[in-house]
Amino acid sequence: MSDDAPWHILGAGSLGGLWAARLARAGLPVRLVLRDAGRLAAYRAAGGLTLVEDGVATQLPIAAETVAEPAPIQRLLLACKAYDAEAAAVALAPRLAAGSDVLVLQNGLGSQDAVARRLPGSRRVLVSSTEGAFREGDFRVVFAGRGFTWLGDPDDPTPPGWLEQLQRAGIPYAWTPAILSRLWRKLALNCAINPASVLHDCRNGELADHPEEIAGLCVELGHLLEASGQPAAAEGLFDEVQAVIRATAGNYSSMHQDVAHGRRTEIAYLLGHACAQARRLEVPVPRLDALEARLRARLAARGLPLD
Ligand SMILES: NC(=O)C1=CN([C@@H]2O[C@H](COP(=O)(O)OP(=O)(O)OC[C@H]3O[C@@H](n4cnc5c(N)ncnc54)[C@H](OP(=O)(O)O)[C@@H]3O)[C@@H](O)[C@H]2O)C=CC1
Ligand SMILES: CC(C)(CO)C(=O)C(=O)O
Repeated sequence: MSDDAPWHILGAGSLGGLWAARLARAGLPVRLVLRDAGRLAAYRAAGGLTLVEDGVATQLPIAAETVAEPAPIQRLLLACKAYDAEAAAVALAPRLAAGSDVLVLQNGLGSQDAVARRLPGSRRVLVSSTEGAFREGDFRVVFAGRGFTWLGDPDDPTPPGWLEQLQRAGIPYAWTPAILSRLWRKLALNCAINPASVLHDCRNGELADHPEEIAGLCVELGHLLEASGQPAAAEGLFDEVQAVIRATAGNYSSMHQDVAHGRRTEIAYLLGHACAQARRLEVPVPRLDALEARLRARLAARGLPLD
């Protein structure tokens, strides 16, 4: 595949928009892939994608098309929510060229394998990011938190030639053979913090008032990570959870924000995935199971999906 191929980015939302804006700003060819003609018309009416960075808004007239466009895709960044990823892959499958690269930028685990099953002719690059962004309006993205992005391919450690384009675009990144460990570690952090923040209806910092609960979850998550062949992801988990709770004390977790705004959560790819994996491996995780049951009850009470 040519390294000069355009970046097709599905998901002109928070992270997709952040990537698109920085790549386009660096002079790289980018095409946003939108759901349908309605979304394309809305994008054109908005005059392009706006990135707000350090309080400064920049509008970028990035090219856009719909999923239904016939042109083949050589490199795709799939930047939708985990629960939308498989359907998006199915919709784009006819357009993906043999040997194309598909970067899957989803939190949690489970959606990446579902995408790979749908796109057997493409190379799947797993992405884990600690960058933060949110949508202030339609096609208007605020860069809210500097972070770092890890990329890797568990089936092939060879770094792709286009990686240096991320450097040109100012996206802090590293190519790592341990991408699965990164994804599992982040999943564990999310499992230890996010559901508890929803159930206590609190900011992350207030979880410091529940040390035994959080420590108990970390013990079970550690056992699960070890049984899953990810011992490095288990090391010092409770210490890092406490550090994240301190560092993000004033923030509401992403799951808390989703529930507060009546939005679907990624539960099935976070705590749901952890509990399902524990059942598969027959690892007892009574605290995680109880947490999942309480979280599901809370979501059901709010009329939110459980998957
Ligand atoms: N936001 C953040 O700070 C972080 C997010 N993540 C993870 O990154 C992933 C993406 O999250 P985020 O960027 O916040 O999500 P957003 O909801 O902001 O954006 C998702 C985008 O995907 C689009 N989309 C979904 N399905 C399709 C489809 N079939 N065709 C075209 N477009 C589609 C949506 O389109 P439409 O606009 O039409 O609804 C939307 O623009 C999640 O897994 C999240 O957990 C990880 C770290 C930080
Ligand atoms: C910072 C952290 C780990 C918890 O708030 C997070 O990633 C999230 O909110 O989803």
